[in-house]
Amino acid sequence: MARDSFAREIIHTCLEMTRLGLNQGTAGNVSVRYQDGMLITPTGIPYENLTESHIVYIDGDGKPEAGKLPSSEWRFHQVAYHTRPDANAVVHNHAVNCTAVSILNRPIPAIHYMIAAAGGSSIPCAPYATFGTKKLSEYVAVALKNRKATLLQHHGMIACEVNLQKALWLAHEVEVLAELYLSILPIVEPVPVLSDEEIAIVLERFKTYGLRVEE
Ligand SMILES: C[C@H](O)[C@@H](O)[C@@H](O)C(=O)COP(=O)(O)O
Ligand SMILES: [Zn+2]
Repeated sequence: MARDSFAREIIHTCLEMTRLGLNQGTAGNVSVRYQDGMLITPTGIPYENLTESHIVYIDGDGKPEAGKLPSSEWRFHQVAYHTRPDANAVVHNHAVNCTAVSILNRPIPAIHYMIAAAGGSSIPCAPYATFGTKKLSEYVAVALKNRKATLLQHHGMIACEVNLQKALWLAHEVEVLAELYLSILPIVEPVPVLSDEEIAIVLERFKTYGLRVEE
């Protein structure tokens, strides 16, 4: 796809994050894999003010194009693409329920089979490090090794997928799971969870879900 089409798609994804209630203000950022690097949102610009010319190209060595300031979180986007060759898009936000669970410093357990959408039986919580730091990106690399999404302790969440539409969908799905988890916690703890065997069955089914007529 051409750069300007990707830039438009990035801005659309940012605005959708706000519309879906996943983000507010200048929190969050979005990128797509592009050439040997990525295209990413700029730092500190409210989504409603974004234009295509704000979107920044960062090359494979982490060098942004001249005259533009990329998201302060470009390092964890870069790490996500290195860690997950299957990922072509990365979405980060401060969705309220994800962030609340991250403050508890817990993974989201297998309370619902849709947990498998993130690639396994739980969604991890990467340890806290200051935003924009190499340390934070190192924690993200570990968390995303076997998952497409992670919480960030005292911060928010990250989702990565094959394209922007799916990354946004996954981010929304994780927020719904976080909301469910928080609604159950005051009633019963530990919360009832699905077994690893049941999640393995769902993971297998997801490989073909929506691709053919089910028998
Ligand atoms: C302080 C920032 O808001 C930080 O939380 C960062 O993670 C974020 O979400 C937005 O930063 P950018 O505007 O630099 O992408
Ligand atoms: Zn953030």
